[in-house]
Amino acid sequence: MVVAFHNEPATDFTNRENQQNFKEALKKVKKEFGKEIPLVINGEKIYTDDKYVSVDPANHKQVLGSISKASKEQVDQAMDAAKEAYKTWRKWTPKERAELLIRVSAIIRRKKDELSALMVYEAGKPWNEADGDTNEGIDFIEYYARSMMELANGKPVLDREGEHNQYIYKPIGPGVTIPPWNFPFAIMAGTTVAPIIAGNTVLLKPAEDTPLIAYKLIEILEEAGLPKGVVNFVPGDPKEIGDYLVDHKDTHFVTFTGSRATGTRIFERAAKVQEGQNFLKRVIAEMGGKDAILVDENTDTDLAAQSIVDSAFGFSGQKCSACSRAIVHKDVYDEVLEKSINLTKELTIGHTAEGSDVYMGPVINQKQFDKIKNYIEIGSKEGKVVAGGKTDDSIGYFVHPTIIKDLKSRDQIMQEEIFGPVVGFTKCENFEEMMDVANDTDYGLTGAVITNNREHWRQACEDYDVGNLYLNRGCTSAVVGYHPFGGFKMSGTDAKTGSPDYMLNFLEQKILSEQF
Ligand SMILES: NC(=O)c1ccc[n+]([C@@H]2O[C@H](COP(=O)([O-])OP(=O)(O)OC[C@H]3O[C@@H](n4cnc5c(N)ncnc54)[C@H](O)[C@@H]3O)[C@@H](O)[C@H]2O)c1
Ligand SMILES: N[C@@H](CCC=O)C(=O)O
Repeated sequence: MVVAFHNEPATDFTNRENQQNFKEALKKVKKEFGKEIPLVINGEKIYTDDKYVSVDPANHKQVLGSISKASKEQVDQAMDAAKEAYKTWRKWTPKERAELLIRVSAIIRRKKDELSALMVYEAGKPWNEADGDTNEGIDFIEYYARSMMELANGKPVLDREGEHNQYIYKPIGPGVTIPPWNFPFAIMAGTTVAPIIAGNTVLLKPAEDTPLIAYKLIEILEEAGLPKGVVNFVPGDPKEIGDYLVDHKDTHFVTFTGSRATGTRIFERAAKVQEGQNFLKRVIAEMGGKDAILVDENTDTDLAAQSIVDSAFGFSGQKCSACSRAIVHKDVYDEVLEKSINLTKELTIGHTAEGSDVYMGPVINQKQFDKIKNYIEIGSKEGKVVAGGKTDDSIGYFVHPTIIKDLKSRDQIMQEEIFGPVVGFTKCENFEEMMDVANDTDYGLTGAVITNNREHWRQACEDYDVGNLYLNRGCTSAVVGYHPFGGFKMSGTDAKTGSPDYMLNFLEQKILSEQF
């Protein structure tokens, strides 16, 4: 029997035993540094000569593992394995597939600390964020398994005299999963497992910065007894195999999460029908954000400042949902800004392995570090840096939480996704102007409104063009099953992860109409 869905609880790190367990997990992970990670094609582990290394972003001289790189020929072999496995996997009943994946989530739960500890090293996640990442991965799997069981018999359609009709769901075929590094377990696992619960097979190309945690999922899938070839693991350089995976004539769907530049490229390439391809590819492209918190006059300025700081600097602002714009009414602008600066000055930054009290770790890599540093320089010309602004990449890629004030909506800092711990403040005359500024971006992912004015909340519900809109809280931390996640405009295809409709992205609908 499968019990009702409930979210995986967060680990309480104020509890000494939980603290101790996590420290042990960090030690265990450390012992595995230097491990070699293979490709996995049809269940076979393949170690290639061509490799790259994964490093600790808080200590970039520390190599965590060396990773085999798939060539185009190996992508072809993986696709052949996925096609072959599809022939039998699609015939498992939805219930059989779902039950196997619930076993997968049970194994993940037992290894939770170890998986989270690996993300502390490989992604620079603070303990609570790493724990949340693993928990969300479990939630996605448990939620999608139940969704698929609900769809197992299709949906009712009408019968008429002498005619019986069935409306059923069937899988699509082999496809490709391309996840980002910022939720290296949750998004990677969710976007790999949803298509396979639906009966498809997958080639998983992990993000370059976080292949070790992705390989942990591969090991767990094997341990749970997933048939060979259902998920094939093809890490590699996206410049060498990215287009090839997307363009492949046998790729039926691409589930991508990442930047706007890559997402739009994939969307365009997948639209082209290749020689030998007799179907249209489906693309899920969940991309970036330029998310805002709007602060009205006559409101709780403590709540406003706390929401802005949490949403801007949690996991160093490296969330597509992160607050990168604070749009504040002129009557409370100075007060909210001052409170936000004071809260920001209290944040601790360092190697997150050192303890659960380190609020912020490094940013992910040199490229991101340089990019964020450059944006801070631009911001110091467009507005004024009033908190943070310091950067140091001598040991790890550290960027201090940074607030830039007095920006205009069209400033670069207020238009482009920075994907780091930087938030810009802008002052508005009234709520109408605040709404105009909020929508003055190509993106439409998350937003929040801090207000006591019900009319303003109603106006935001109607006019603020974002997929996830929140009242009197921050704009990050959607919970599976409660806040299905995905955005409008250039934030993507709004596939809404963790929603009752998500599985439909990986299914085709078929009608069986029988005359008596
Ligand atoms: N909307 C969402 O749900 C969501 C969630 C998380 C992250 N994001 C976005 O992700 C971005 C950060 O992630 P990133 O830096 O890893 O993004 P990215 O676009 O650089 O990379 C994402 C993935 O695409 C792969 N890739 C790169 N070039 C490719 C190509 N030509 N063909 C195929 N695959 C290719 C990468 O290897 C990686 O696995 C931010 O913009 C963030 O907002 C969005
Ligand atoms: N779902 C996450 C964001 C995922 C993207 O980075 C949130 O709601 O904060």
